[in-house]
Amino acid sequence: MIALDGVVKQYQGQNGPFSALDNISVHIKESEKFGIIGESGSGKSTLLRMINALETPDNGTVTVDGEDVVNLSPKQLRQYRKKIGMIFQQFNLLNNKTVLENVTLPLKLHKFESALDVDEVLSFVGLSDKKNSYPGQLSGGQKQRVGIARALITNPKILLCDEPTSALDEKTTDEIVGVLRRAHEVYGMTIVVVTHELNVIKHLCDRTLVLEAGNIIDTIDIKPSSHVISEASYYERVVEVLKK
Ligand SMILES: Nc1ncnc2c1ncn2[C@@H]1O[C@H](COP(=O)(O)OP(=O)(O)OP(=O)(O)O)[C@@H](O)[C@H]1O
Repeated sequence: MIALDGVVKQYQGQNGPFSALDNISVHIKESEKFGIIGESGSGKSTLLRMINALETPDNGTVTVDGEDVVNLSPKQLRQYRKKIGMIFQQFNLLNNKTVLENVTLPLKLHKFESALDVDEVLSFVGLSDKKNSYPGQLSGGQKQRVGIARALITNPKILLCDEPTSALDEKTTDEIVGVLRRAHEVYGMTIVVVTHELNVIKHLCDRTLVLEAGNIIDTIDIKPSSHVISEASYYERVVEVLKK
């Protein structure tokens, strides 16, 4: 579904140009749940931006769903991005719009052939009773559910997640991982997750790349048995971490 081959991206640093991605090749299968982990500055976001064609490589190819995405015209680019849903660390909701308006915004901006029904999507993320609320009235976890609903409503082939749980506490993180897993079960899209949270990768992904200074240092298959999420309460976690 997603193939990067020999991708190089250089930026101008303080001491001259450096490679944010240094000859990266990675192939992500259709319907795979794929992680990208690495320390700050290792190139995770740059790699994600290659997939939605927000960055162009200095060298190498990026092919998504059989399409070379490096040399698209503006019109082809708009068409291409309709295959992709995105969720963000800071949710990127419009605060002066209701939940319902935020979720349906993509449909107002573009025509989607296989868009889902808004009530179905809101029910899926567990926010049917919040559709007339504003983001300011929601918790972080609820805001991310809105972000997920807004991505799902277009029925994307690929869901790109950029630090989706980094603004959330542990329990809410587990809930959001659960929503993403169910979304994958029901809609079957390919999911790519950038995160520095190892537990998110462990509980969500089939495979992960480990980046260091623009290089792939490992690709790890995650055991399916790791996908079980702890049911411990907040207090039980406190005890586990602080008292044992
Ligand atoms: N537009 C840009 N211009 C110059 N340098 C950039 C640009 N974008 C990213 N970089 C640099 O490229 C390197 C990789 O950045 P990137 O954002 O991909 O890392 P990351 O792994 O996502 O980091 P983080 O976890 O902190 O978000 C960093 O050294 C960053 O400073």
